[in-house]
Amino acid sequence: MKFLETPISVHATAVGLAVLARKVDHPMVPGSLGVFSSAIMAYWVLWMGWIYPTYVSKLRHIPTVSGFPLWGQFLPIISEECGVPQRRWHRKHGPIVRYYFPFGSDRLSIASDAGIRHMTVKNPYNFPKPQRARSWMVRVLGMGVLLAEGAEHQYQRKTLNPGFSISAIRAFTPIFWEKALQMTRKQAELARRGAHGWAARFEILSWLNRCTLDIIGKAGFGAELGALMNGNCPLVGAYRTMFNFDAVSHAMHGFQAFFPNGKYIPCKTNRDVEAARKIIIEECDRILSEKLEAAQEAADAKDVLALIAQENNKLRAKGEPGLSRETMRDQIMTFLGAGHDTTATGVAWTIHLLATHPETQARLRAEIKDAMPCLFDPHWKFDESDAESLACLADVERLRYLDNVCRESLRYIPPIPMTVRQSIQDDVIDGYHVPAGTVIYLLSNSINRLEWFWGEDAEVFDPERWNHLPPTAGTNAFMTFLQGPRGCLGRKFAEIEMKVLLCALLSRWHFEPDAHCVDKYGDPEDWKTWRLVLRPKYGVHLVAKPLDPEQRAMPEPCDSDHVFSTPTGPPPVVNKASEETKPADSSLWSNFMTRGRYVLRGVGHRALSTLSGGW
Ligand code: HEM
Repeated sequence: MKFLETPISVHATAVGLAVLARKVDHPMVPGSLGVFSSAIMAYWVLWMGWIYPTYVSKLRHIPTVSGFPLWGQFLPIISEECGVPQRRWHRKHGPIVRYYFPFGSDRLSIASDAGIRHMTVKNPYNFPKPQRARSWMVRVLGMGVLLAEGAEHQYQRKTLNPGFSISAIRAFTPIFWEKALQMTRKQAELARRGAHGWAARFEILSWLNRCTLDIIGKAGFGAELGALMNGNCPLVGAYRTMFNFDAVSHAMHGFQAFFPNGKYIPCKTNRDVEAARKIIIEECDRILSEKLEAAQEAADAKDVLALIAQENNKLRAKGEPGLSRETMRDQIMTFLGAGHDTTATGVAWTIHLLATHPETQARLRAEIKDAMPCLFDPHWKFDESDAESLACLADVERLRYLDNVCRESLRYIPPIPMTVRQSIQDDVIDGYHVPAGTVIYLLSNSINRLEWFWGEDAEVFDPERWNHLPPTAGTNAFMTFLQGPRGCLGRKFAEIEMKVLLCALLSRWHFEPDAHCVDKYGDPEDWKTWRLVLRPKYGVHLVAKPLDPEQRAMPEPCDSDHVFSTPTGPPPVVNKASEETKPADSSLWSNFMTRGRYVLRGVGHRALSTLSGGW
């Protein structure tokens, strides 16, 4: 594409060079075809690697990361965690940075208060998602509000807004509790059935994925998805396939990001993705068939499906054809996809941080116990229709320390580490002219840890900071949910859901990192893998110790030997809701790989995951 932007004079020079080369008659000079192609190649390298980025690009006045533009900063981008290289470049070059993708293509990263506000609040519709990003996302998320643009987006957002008001979300809170407590009960049940009554080993992310899927199913569409109760739930498997981390899938998705028709290549990955997509679509269709009629009649209901149904009714009353079945189904797909994995990942990272900061965990548990003692009573049972139950659990939003912990965890490891945009008209950001077509990143995983917003300790996990924020830590310093009309519609929903899940988990278990898994895989924080969501590649493996009444009366069990019997071998894995507790395989613990091999695997893996992100 850049070739076409090249001034005619430069093309003329190249052709002239090539023609001249053909005229040279010397034994040292190879055949004319070779000379011709070498000249074109030399010209191309010169143009892409030097002339265009240095003298022609309209972005050349923006502080630029040094490097050879032909391959640009591709290596750090593909080999490091998403957002980390840009964080480093911002520290060196300031809040607006230009860097190169391969073949001299410019990219911008914005991390200034004014620049972020301009892109997210003042002129958001000039910065839609690029087509390349959309074409991958649409397969998982459907063409719903997340991918709509311009007037269509404004319309959809207006229709859906009532479902995410504070009052609507409060009405969903009993569903959050019901599912969260169902999860902890099921975990405890499986742990009890294991040989080691004292503790269980959890991979917590897979539990949370099931639980949040059930929550969005019931709160969003009044549908029981059964993900917690059925470990072989096809929907869970379908999302797992969609976000598959294996190397072949990543390579394939990476290829398709550049060549969308690659999805038609008849190979296993494509067949698996298509099968998974079919399952997701069928589930959304099932929800529509079973629930739409009831939703159309429930005039006061505020769940997503009811709002879509009401809009449909309104359009029909005006004599218009109404929303197509496909439009409604895609909206369900959007909320199922956007509304479960993000929160599950956020809670999994929080639990990981609490496990590695035991004093924070103890303090948080004490606060929860103080406000909701019922949760710690083994005889207490949650009953959604019982006012006493609800009163006991009414305090989740008033817990200050819980609020601090959630915010800090979401700042420190944002589940969605970045968003990408492409300008459709010329614009000015931070005083720099930005031409139409410029690809711009807003990287929450950079912005959330920059010193000019958060102070010198920006890289430290510290829930206390939320009690004395510097004045610079304003709205645009926290990009986890983005901002403005394209900011997360489900933010309040996610925040309350996250708090409820943490209360339920912390009132049942004391969490510690699973040392055996840390030996095998390393620290989950070293294995953040990005594919829409920034996940721990191997999950978050924990040793979970139950808080029974006697033990609860004692000081927090920071040192396991004080309170629980010392393990003699690896405790059982309680991984899937459907699985019986399995004794752990001791060979699992053999540390058969050297650290060096992990690192190499990490570089290769991140390279593929960056490509497959779609932009
Ligand atoms: C911790 C959990 C969550 C995080 C970190 C998060 C983050 C985000 C971010 C960064 C965006 C903007 C994406 C972009 O434009 O590139 C977004 C959009 C969105 N989110 Fe969330 N989200 C979370 C939970 C949820 C939940 C639970 C729901 C639904 C119940 C939801 C629904 C949506 C929707 C519908 C959009 C599209 C908004 C629009 O474009 O107008 N999110 N979210």
